[in-house]
Formats: sequence, structure tokens, C-alpha cells
Amino acid sequence: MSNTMPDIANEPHTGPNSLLNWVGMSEIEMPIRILNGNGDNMQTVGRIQAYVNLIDPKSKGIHMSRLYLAVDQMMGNEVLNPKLLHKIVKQFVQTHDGISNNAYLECRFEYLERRKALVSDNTGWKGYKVRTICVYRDGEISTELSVEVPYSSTCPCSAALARDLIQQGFSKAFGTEGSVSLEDVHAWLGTKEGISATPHSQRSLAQVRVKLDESVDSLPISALIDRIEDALQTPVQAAVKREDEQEFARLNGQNLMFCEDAARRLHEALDTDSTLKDFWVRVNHLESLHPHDAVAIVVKGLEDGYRDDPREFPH
Ligand SMILES: Nc1nc2c(ncn2[C@@H]2O[C@H](COP(=O)(O)OP(=O)(O)OP(=O)(O)O)[C@@H](O)[C@H]2O)c(=O)[nH]1
Repeated sequence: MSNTMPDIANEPHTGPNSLLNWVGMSEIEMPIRILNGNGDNMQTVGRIQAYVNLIDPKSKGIHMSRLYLAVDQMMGNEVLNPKLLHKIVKQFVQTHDGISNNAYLECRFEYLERRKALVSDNTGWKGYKVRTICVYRDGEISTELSVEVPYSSTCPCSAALARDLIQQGFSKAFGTEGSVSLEDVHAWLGTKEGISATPHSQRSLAQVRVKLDESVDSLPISALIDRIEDALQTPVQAAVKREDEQEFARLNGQNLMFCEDAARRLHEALDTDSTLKDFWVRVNHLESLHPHDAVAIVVKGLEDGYRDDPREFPH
């Protein structure tokens, strides 16, 4: 049947005939199978971009359906991991013999994971935005994993200013000379007048891109999230009882952070992971003091590695 149908892709191409860097499809909707941190098989909705280059000036175009079917058949049957991504980009090129020699595959999806509460025995779901990019270029494959991790940051400057006001309040309440009763001070500290000022905190977002070493055979999504959250200490919480909220307050007080501090913490934490060939970090503090955000960007610092591009990765 299909042999009788016209196929303009096979007709000689006339008109402007430049070579093209990437041709393909974006926003392909696809179920993705993924292993969570406990090794459980989960399914999530993926958004895919699939491209090959066009290196034959006489070719009318690429074969979109071959890219689509490769993604559907392979992702439909296997858990998403670096080997699967490699297989798919290689197939993109193999099915475009003579017209393409490079391939690009991007998958964006929500990674749902149960996370323990800080103190209580509860657990709650957190969804992290994840992206993988696998590029086959000049016969070489590179795989990138990106994740967005929300956290809380309390301003160290604001904390110092609040402490100053609390000290002023103390002087006003108890004077500056003589002795005071321990009991009175203890009671005063428990009043609104005692803690008369609070530092401002903000919902913050760490955006992290890492280049995976070729030897890595599963996507280290949970491990990367853990590393980021351990470094920052103040990830946002899903299930929260009062004891969890109090621990969160303590952690915020013990981890006062400018965006510079957060970026430096992440640089140190990622730099010690040998499975990460390279990394790029952008931290965004969605200020509650300002209508704008405080942002810091840092890369591992390899000569031929990630550049200090400040652009957020798209989601
Ligand atoms: N190349 C290309 N195809 C497009 C575009 N927009 C829609 N398509 C359609 O994608 C469909 C699939 O193209 P192919 O993969 O060549 O389909 P096919 O010829 O049936 O498949 P093969 O026999 O494997 O080549 C065609 O119907 C095209 O019209 C476009 O901008 N570029």
C-alpha cells in the first residue's frame, strides 16, 4: 500500500540547500520507565526532543517517523538509562545513513520520589524536574543529566540585623547594667517581644547539569538529588508535623545562605564525585526582600568543559 503512495522525501531537492544542524521533533509525548532511588520501576510522562543533522544538500528532508518509532519502541520496552539513550541516538543515525551523522535526544520528565520527613516517621512525595540530553557527534557520545532541586535559604545579613534588634529589645526590657533573673530572661525569650525580628527566607532553586562518565550505567538521579540536598541542608519538605517544622527552622538558622554560599557548597559537593565528568550549577534565590532574584552560577572549571553560561535550562 505505502509503495504506491507519493513520497516527496525521496524526490530530488531543488531550492536553497544548506546543510542543517538539527532537524526533528520536539514535545513528543511519551511514557518513560524509570527506576527510583529504591530500585522500584516507575512510569512518568516524558517530553522528548529528537533530532538528526542534515548533511546531504540534495535530500529533501529527514525521516521524522524513523526517529519517532525508534524512541517509542526502545523507550516503551526498557528503563531509561545511559545505555538505552546511546542505543537510540545510534539508531537515529543508522536509519539516516548518508544524510545524517549526528543525533540529539532530550527527555524531560517529572521524577517523583518519597522523601522522609525531618523528624517524624512520615514520608511525602516530591517531584523533581529532570532532563537528560544524549548527543552523538562525530562518532562520540556524551550524556548529560539535569535536575532542579527546590530548597529554602535564609539571608545571613537579615539574620544579623534581626539579632541586632533582638539585642536592642533586650536592653530596653532589662537595661544595660546590673543582673537579671534567668527565669525572667527565659520567659521574655518566649514572647513576641523577645524575638522581635525574624530574618527573611526564600524559596530557592538549584539547577544542576552534570556530564556523566561513560562507565555510568544507570541514571544517578536520586544520588544527585541527595548530594545537592545534603550540601544545602534545607530542601523543601512534603510531609510536615510540628516537630519537622521546628527542625526545619533549626536547619535554616544553622545554614544561613547567600546565593554565593549555596553555589560554593554545591561546587564543593559535586567536585568530589568522580562519576561526574563536569558540572554546571545555577542557584536562584527567589527573594522575599526584593522583587528580583539573587543568582549565582558556577562550573567545575575544566578547560574544555561547561562554560559559564548563565542561562537557565528550559523546562
Ligand atoms: N521531513 C519532514 N517531515 C515532515 C515535516 N512535517 C511533517 N512531516 C511528515 O512526517 C511524515 C513521516 O515522514 P517519513 O519518516 O519520511 O515517513 P515515511 O516515508 O512513511 O517513512 P520511511 O519509509 O521510513 O521513509 C511525512 O508524512 C511528512 O510529511 C517536516 O517539516 N519535515
